[in-house]
Amino acid sequence: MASEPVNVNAFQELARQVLPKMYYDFYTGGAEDQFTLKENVEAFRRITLRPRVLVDVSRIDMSTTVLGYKISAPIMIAPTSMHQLAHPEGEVATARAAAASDTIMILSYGSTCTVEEVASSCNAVRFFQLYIYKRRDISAQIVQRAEKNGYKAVVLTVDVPRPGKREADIKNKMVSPQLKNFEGLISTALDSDEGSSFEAFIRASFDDSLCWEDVIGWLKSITTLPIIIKGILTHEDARKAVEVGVAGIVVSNHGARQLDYTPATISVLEEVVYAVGGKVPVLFDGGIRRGTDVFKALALGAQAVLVGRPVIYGLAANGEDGVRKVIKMLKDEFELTMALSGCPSLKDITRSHVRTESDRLPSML
Ligand SMILES: Cc1cc2nc3c(=O)[nH]c(=O)nc-3n(C[C@H](O)[C@H](O)[C@H](O)COP(=O)(O)O)c2cc1C
Ligand SMILES: CCCCCCC(=O)C(=O)O
Repeated sequence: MASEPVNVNAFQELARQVLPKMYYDFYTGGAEDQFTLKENVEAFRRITLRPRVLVDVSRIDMSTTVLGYKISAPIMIAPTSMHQLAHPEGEVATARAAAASDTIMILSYGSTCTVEEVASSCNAVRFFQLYIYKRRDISAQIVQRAEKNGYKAVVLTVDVPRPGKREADIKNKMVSPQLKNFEGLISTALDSDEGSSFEAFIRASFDDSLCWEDVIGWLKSITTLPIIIKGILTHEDARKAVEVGVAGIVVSNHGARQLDYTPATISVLEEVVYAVGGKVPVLFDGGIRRGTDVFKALALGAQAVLVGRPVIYGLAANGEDGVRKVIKMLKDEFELTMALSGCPSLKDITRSHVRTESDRLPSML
């Protein structure tokens, strides 16, 4: 019998053992040379910690709020598509794990369970992630279904005007299943003789003409939910996002699945935080695999982090229980990091608790 996983990376191997290669590659892969995929993880290793000692850490409080919703730790579930390809219970199992872990789940626009099924499965606080089809009426309809079913925010992902070139999916001829949310509205199960039919579907259906002037205004005209924008990597775009009135920003390169050779997200977090200047919360994702990674992201200004692939690996390995374990491991490691760094609460985690590459540069000159 395989030994019990002792860290979240171990779940990746468990997922590899149970998943068909096409699906495992889909979940794991990044775009093109996968430079950014490696960097998202590696860049965390180049940041070191500056702990303080002789601080009372007998009680650690990891709790925080996101848009006013209290969560037990600053670790949320990122939107990732098609959970039923990993486990038959799909997003329902993930949502139940989020509820049990007292955290927020962001349901993907590309979910395999419907908005309603997930909403009625448990009492997790849920946000709804949105892409916008050329057929805007379909996207508007699903936002309204999410609002009606108690989702608390819309997370608009802005880094997919076109699908990135994911070479494993092309080789495997990744299939695009019919998504139940869109049954009778749009066929998501495109037949493509060549390459990834999933990529072909996105290319055919997503609106690649969206722009700042148009999209947020349109979204505000169809929903009263707060809007979080996901996929910001520069201070220029962070300022624009604040100007157009978003309620939050997610620093993200889409788990390195879109534009290869973008920097690791952790290396641009501070730039965005500085530009936003505290006007709205900044969330972060990309490469979170350890509690120390969560700590580093918070020290560099994130309000909370989102976790993508490790949640899918936990789901594939053991359904709801696997996802619970992944979140618990990250929480336990984060709690330990806070204790060993002399930070009993999140407000005690400061910029001076980490040393980045750019901090080291001046001393090298
Ligand atoms: C298999 C997979 C599917 C994804 N699907 C979506 C999606 O539907 N919508 C979205 O905004 N981001 C999606 N993402 C990106 C994640 O929300 C997140 O940005 C990324 O996974 C974070 O990096 P990590 O996997 O290293 O934690 C997906 C990522 C993966 C790996
Ligand atoms: C309507 C299907 C969209 C799924 C998009 C999935 C995604 O973002 C990914 O990175 O894969």
